[in-house]
Amino acid sequence: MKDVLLEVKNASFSYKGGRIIFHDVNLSLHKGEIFTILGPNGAGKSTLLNSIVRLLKLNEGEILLNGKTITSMRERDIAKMIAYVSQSSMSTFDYSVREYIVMGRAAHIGIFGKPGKEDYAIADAIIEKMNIQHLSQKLYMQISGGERQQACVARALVQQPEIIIFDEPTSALDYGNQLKTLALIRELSEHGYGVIMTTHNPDHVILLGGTAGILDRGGRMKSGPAEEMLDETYLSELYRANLKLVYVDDVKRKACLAMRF
Ligand SMILES: Nc1ncnc2c1ncn2[C@@H]1O[C@H](COP(=O)(O)OP(=O)(O)OP(=O)(O)O)[C@@H](O)[C@H]1O
Repeated sequence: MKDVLLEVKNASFSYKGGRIIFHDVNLSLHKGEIFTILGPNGAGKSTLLNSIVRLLKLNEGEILLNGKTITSMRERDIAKMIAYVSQSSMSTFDYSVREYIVMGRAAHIGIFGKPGKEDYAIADAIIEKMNIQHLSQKLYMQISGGERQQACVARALVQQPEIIIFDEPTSALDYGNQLKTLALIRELSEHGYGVIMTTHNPDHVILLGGTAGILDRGGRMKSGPAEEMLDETYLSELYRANLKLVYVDDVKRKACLAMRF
């Protein structure tokens, strides 16, 4: 088995005075692995991701990064290891998209430092790779939600972490850009990054393969190889919908389809 980058052990969490959002969650993420989390609205997926990056404190359990407990690590060292593309991307930022993206270098530059030539070169290379040169000089506040999502992904890559955590990275993207982002995520894993992402689309799990974790309404998470986790009956129950998993010969894969209303 490849190196373990991240482990979540027996994690439980509740917001102050509230119900238990998730409990006894275990997961491990290896180098080059994609771990996709599915679950209905409000199940606790974002809460789990926020706990993994220490934005929230677990009630029970622990998170290990390269074998070290995250509670003992400096924020900057966590930022060097993990890039987090959350759902609440920065709402006000008065500079260009390129400046926004180069800020992803912060953990490498230090609090008082400014990005140098090398940092801009890294940012420009990612901008080119993602084919978003047309956004580079635009003001961050003046681009669309989907374009902002692409800028956030670029910023995470500029951080050059070992793990990238994406909370619904495709939620605002058109179909073409959803597929491009999934292809990019697959490529990142092939380059050794460990990726955790959430999605509402079981097809994304089928397209990416890897490991799937399903967080249910009771805050329990089951995980395993994606193809084993995607079960027609289980998905139908999870989403309270009549779903079929059908092999489509033309695209050489299964697809998750809803029955006509
Ligand atoms: N800051 C907060 N304080 C109290 N409760 C919260 C807070 N943030 C989220 N919750 C609650 O925790 C539960 C899980 O929310 P969370 O955003 O983690 O779900 P999710 O699975 O990511 O949902 P979605 O798929 O809709 O994005 C919800 O019931 C939500 O109302």
